[in-house]
Amino acid sequence: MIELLSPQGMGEVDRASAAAGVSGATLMDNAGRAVAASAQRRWPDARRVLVLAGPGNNGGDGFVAARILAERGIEIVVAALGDRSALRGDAAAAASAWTGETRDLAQADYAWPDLIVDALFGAGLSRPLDGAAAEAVGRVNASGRPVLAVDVPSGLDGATGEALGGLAVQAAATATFVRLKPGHVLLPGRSICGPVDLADIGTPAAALAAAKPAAWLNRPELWADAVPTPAIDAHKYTRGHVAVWSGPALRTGAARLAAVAAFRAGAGAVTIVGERDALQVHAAHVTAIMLREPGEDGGWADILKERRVAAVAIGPGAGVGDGARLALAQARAAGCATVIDADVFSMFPGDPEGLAKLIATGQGGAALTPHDGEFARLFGSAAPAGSRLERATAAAARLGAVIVLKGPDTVVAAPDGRAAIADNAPPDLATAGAGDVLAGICAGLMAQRAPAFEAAAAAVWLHGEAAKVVGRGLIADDLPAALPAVLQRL
Ligand SMILES: NC(=O)C1=CN([C@@H]2O[C@H](COP(=O)(O)OP(=O)(O)OC[C@H]3O[C@@H](n4cnc5c(N)ncnc54)[C@H](OP(=O)(O)O)[C@@H]3O)[C@@H](O)[C@H]2O)[C@@H](O)CC1
Ligand SMILES: [K+]
Repeated sequence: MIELLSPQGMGEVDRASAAAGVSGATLMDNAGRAVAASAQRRWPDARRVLVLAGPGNNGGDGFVAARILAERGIEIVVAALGDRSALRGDAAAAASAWTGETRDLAQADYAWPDLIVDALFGAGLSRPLDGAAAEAVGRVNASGRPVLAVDVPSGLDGATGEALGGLAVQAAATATFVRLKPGHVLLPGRSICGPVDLADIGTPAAALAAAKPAAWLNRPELWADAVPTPAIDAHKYTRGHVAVWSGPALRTGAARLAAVAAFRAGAGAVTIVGERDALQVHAAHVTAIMLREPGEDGGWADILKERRVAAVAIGPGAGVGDGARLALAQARAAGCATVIDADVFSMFPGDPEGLAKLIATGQGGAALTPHDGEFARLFGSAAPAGSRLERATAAAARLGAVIVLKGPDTVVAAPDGRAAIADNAPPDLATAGAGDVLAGICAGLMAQRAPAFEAAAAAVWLHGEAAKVVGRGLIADDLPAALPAVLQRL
């Protein structure tokens, strides 16, 4: 499992490393060597390297890398921010071990190098860049030279993936140590970093064990054990029955996309429930999917009970009328696992507590799949602040349900604080109906008894991989049919 550590968590690991007998100087030496190795692997022809060194340990890593690269015959100039005598501790020692050319940052010649190593600021960046640092970053970005960032590109907040004050070095690649940070994966951080090289720098296992991950990268290792493969003696209802609530006749597409996706994700049976005129439209398109009209009360309680429905999807094309609200209440009362999407968020504008109360009436797992706009609509003026990771985590705790905050870096967060960030979604997924498919996959997995967090994380990953299978020209209708190829690879 690929853990992500916050910059703060990383600081705790550093302190624990010292306590476990591995000094900061050793870690810095290994970090600088890892930077030099990345530089030479990625830019084997670079003969002239400009190293920008900042006032903290990030700069210290830069001085070590400068020394190692110079020993290997590469021409190096270090351009340092601030007075060398102001350096402290390991960084001061690394700087005094560097005997080559050093200039003031303001004197750096950005036309000279084949490669720039950015060791200005890493995890210790505490405020937006200004003054000489900001000017240097502007000149680096205008230089057209490739940049290898040390730990994180200077200006990027490793916790959030945001450029503090909107200014950060644009790296061609980033060399980081020990663990990825959320900012390497969340956008725009992922784009600002470029590909990331992750190096082991000799951190003792005991020091790592003490640090709580901020999140995980969304990969099959995270959820594969919880997502079932059908048993040899399975029949359609033991595999899990999904029901999807359909909106009116002229808005049936979204529910159908969700239903087909749930089926492809492995549900044994899928039923679409909707008004007769809507079902007539569905009937023209589906074959194995069953169609049922609501009961006399306008809901689906009898169907959920008699047909042993394990999971429902409500929201895609559902409309905001009383029917969808009743369907949600009845699904919770029936103990169904529940995927909540799209129109349901418009039924509780600025009232997440209202939705949380309704969710809490049932025992089944619940996953909500809002994009940023729906998230804002649901939470209104009391929306949680911070990065996408922080907002999703806070929302999950408030709602007592899994939150899937959709985007190119979809975050899945559980009420217990676990979170996964996806980095596999191609841009082709930004297309109408893709969210309905995601809700359906999630319901399909929850119907097979996958817990909500694992089901949602798996759904997000599968959705991204299915989109990659289709590639350019993708429309949402293509996604369910691409799922078998991805599932077979698991
Ligand atoms: N286990 C690991 O991963 C290891 C990590 N290592 C490395 O250590 C790095 C973290 O080092 P770090 O804590 O010294 O912080 P760093 O980023 O160098 O900056 C701190 C300095 O910058 C200053 N400063 C801050 N913001 C500023 C601004 N906007 N404008 C101007 N100044 C600003 C700040 O001043 P202050 O805020 O205190 O006034 C302070 O002087 C990490 O990224 C990695 O490269 C390895 O060496 C070993 C193992
Ligand atoms: K840096």
